[in-house]
Amino acid sequence: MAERGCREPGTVWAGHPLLTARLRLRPVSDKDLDALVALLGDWDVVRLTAAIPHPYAVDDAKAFVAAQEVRRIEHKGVALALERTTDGVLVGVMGFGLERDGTPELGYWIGKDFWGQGYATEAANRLIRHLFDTLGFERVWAQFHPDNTGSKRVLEKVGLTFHRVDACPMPARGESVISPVFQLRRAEWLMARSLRPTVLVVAAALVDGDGRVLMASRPTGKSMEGLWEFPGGKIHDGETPEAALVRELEEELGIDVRESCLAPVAFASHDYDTFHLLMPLYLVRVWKGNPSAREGQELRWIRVPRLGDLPMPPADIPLVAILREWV
Ligand SMILES: Nc1nc2c([nH]c(=O)n2[C@@H]2O[C@H](COP(=O)(O)OP(=O)(O)OP(=O)(O)O)[C@@H](O)[C@H]2O)c(=O)[nH]1
Repeated sequence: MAERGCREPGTVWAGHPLLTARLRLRPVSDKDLDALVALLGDWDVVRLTAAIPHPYAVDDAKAFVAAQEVRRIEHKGVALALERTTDGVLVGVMGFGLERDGTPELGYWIGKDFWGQGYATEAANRLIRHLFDTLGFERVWAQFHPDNTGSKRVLEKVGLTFHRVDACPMPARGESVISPVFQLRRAEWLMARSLRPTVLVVAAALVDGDGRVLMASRPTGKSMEGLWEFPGGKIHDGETPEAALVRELEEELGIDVRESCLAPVAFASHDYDTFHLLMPLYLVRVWKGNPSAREGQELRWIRVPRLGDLPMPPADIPLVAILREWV
């Protein structure tokens, strides 16, 4: 493996969950047993997979979780639960293994109730970034059953392209199938990423006299709906961040804030799949008017120690620890 990335060569997991707009990716564990049995009991989910038995019993789930722990410790691969941030529900599993040729082979399945909602693409984008950026691999690849058009579409969406066909062992189905192999090289991935824009957004932590912070839920129909964020929005061309925040707070909450009352306290710099977010966060303790939801959002005043209980966009999570120091 190349000695790039910020992990020791040879490791397969950085030890902390990977976050996407809607998902937390973390190693599967015993707390997933019931959900694994429920989701993998469905023949439609497993019929085109290589190693998942059918029918699927709790002992199969236990053996799977135990085996994944060993693989992770031995640096052979990792299987990650795709856990929905808003409610902790397991939507599927995605991972990679080095067993077949020493480079990461992706594998995944999604529970049937969650098909068609973009979860696999969202998780694969994040895992691929982990593999290239953090672990320093030069190539990722995947092989899928020729009938698995859903899987093919996901791989294409995250940038993998046809490489060759090869025999694919499918031990749980008792056969080996000649199947397409798709791959993505790090240089191609970097090239595609360099075309994404950096989006400038500005946000406010409004703090009231009781030390509570105002959070707003993202409305239905928007990206990351239901997650709680700091009020604010995109900086328009020609605007300073401070002027943009004064404008946004008036538009979204109907409050009047003076630029001199904005204290820069932190910033978020976060890679979303389609853009890079750069977002200064200002502390605001003085304003005129009562904040009211003008754009269909729900508002909540939250004490800083409880902020971490709210599901938030992944960019915001590091900001919570910083606010604890300041509020
Ligand atoms: N205002 C605000 N935006 C945030 C926060 N965290 C975070 O990732 N963002 C992202 O920054 C962008 C904010 O821009 P916006 O507020 O003008 O845009 P929007 O809600 O119409 O979202 P959209 O353009 O994705 O539909 C969104 O993509 C949003 O997901 C946050 O704490 N506050």
